[in-house]
Amino acid sequence: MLSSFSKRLKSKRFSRKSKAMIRPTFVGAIDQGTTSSRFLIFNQRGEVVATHQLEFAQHYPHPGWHEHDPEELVSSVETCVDGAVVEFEKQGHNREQIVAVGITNQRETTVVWDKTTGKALHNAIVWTDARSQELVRKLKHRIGASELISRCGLPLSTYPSVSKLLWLLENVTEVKEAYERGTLAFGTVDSWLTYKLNGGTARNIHVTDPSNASRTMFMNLESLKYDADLIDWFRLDRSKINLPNIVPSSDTEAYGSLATTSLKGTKITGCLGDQSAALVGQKGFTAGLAKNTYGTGCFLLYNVGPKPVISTHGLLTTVAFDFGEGKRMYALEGSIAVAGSSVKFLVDNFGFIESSSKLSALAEEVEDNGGCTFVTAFSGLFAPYWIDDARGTIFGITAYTQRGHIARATLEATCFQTQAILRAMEKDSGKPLTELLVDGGMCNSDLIMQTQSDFTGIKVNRPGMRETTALGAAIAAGLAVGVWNSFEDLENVNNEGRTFFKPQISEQEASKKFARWEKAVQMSKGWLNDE
Ligand SMILES: Nc1ncnc2c1ncn2[C@@H]1O[C@H](COP(=O)(O)OP(=O)(O)O)[C@@H](O)[C@H]1O
Ligand SMILES: O=P(O)(O)OC[C@H](O)CO
Repeated sequence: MLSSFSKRLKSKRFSRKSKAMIRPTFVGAIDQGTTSSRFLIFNQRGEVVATHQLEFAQHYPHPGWHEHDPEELVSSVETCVDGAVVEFEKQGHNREQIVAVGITNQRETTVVWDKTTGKALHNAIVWTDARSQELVRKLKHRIGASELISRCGLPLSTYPSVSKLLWLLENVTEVKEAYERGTLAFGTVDSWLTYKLNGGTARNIHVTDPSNASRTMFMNLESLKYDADLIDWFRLDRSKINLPNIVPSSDTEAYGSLATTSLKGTKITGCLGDQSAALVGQKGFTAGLAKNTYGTGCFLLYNVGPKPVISTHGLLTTVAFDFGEGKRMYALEGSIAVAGSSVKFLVDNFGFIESSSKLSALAEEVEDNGGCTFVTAFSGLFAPYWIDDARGTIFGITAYTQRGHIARATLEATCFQTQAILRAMEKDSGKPLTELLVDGGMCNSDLIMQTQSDFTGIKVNRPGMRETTALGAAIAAGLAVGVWNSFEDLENVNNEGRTFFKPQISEQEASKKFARWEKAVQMSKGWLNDE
């Protein structure tokens, strides 16, 4: 089957000549993240012309649990679309100039609904949620557990969607009943949003793209189709569960169109998990390029080319993007569960600072971490360690410790874990990385980016326009409808205002610091062993 991108390349309708005669076109991007939803409108140069953002409620019903209200995810997106369109039209544009919309989303977060009513059957279980720890511990003893990664790219842990779905099936009567009736629909946030924004049961559009499907443990990495052996291994009955159809990340038909917002009728033509979208937004189209996104969590994606590479050093393998024949790439991924959320924790739980943007100033009140190391394992430690039973631990506190030392230890935690991931990536790929492209909320801090460059010994490259995740979704959508015809068309997009951070400490000093971090990681293990 030809992807819509390839089909469109053959279509005269989208030729450069006809485009030159019409008004400028724009592409919208829905960015549904862990802490906020956004809608951004981009012009063909990849510049943001209008935007609207809304935070929504985080629910933590028990320690280690984390939920979102699925209806609030949808309504926050709708509000953002409407808000940005108002701003866009105030500038003299017309909403019809927005020719397509892309969706990007927090990955793994699991939504279940009844396909006959279109109603969610439980709160969304967020990717950070660790409630399935016991269930996962048992699964790890099942024969074949260690081989799953070679098929789907992910190791067993509380992180992928499957562990959340299995927990729901074991613990929530409504979910179990819908499963027995055959009406249970499962989806990651992209599927849920697409379904609802298309009007729910009215059109019943139930789809996902490979970058999102590769976070479930149900998809075969080579075929990009559901793998019957994987589904059997989890003892799920495929005839009782409605899984979203896996379609290319850029497609003119499969994702339908917006039915519930002021952009009624505008086609959804792109879909990417947020970390894949950031790689695309950074134009990481070729093997050897890597980006690190410092959002709620932090995720390093290294483009390994058109064939998946399975890690033997604690990394994940994921579909980077699937834009059709010859335009499918895979990535090695290092996932850090806690990054910006540790900064938010200092703001919300301890009142150390009034907002995240003040973290650097507090950290700069002191010269160093004063001997403190903070292992921010709020829901266990992800890559490259995968320690489910660790919890957040601060080592080295003395009567000398000030708030500034804790602030420094907090920001260093993400930089150290990134360093550990880069070491693992070097071992898996055999090639040292020479430059790291960065984005996400935490990269606004110069101190954090300098620390990152110091620890890893490589250049950190920060773009001026940092909404790269949304830009990636817009690119996926725009490629489908001819706003851009090829990757070459994107050559001049998002090049301006770059800042480079170069290492300022010696390799020896960096290694000494890293050894202390590794010691702290080992000491944080097993905290929950006796529960
Ligand atoms: N200047 C800053 N210094 C440190 N952390 C920051 C700064 N600005 C934002 N953050 C952190 O970045 C995170 C938000 O980043 P964002 O990329 O919007 O995340 P997400 O997409 O996961 O919602 C928040 O957790 C916040 O604490
Ligand atoms: O919300 P973010 O940007 O931290 O991203 C969440 C990830 O997609 C989870 O895998």
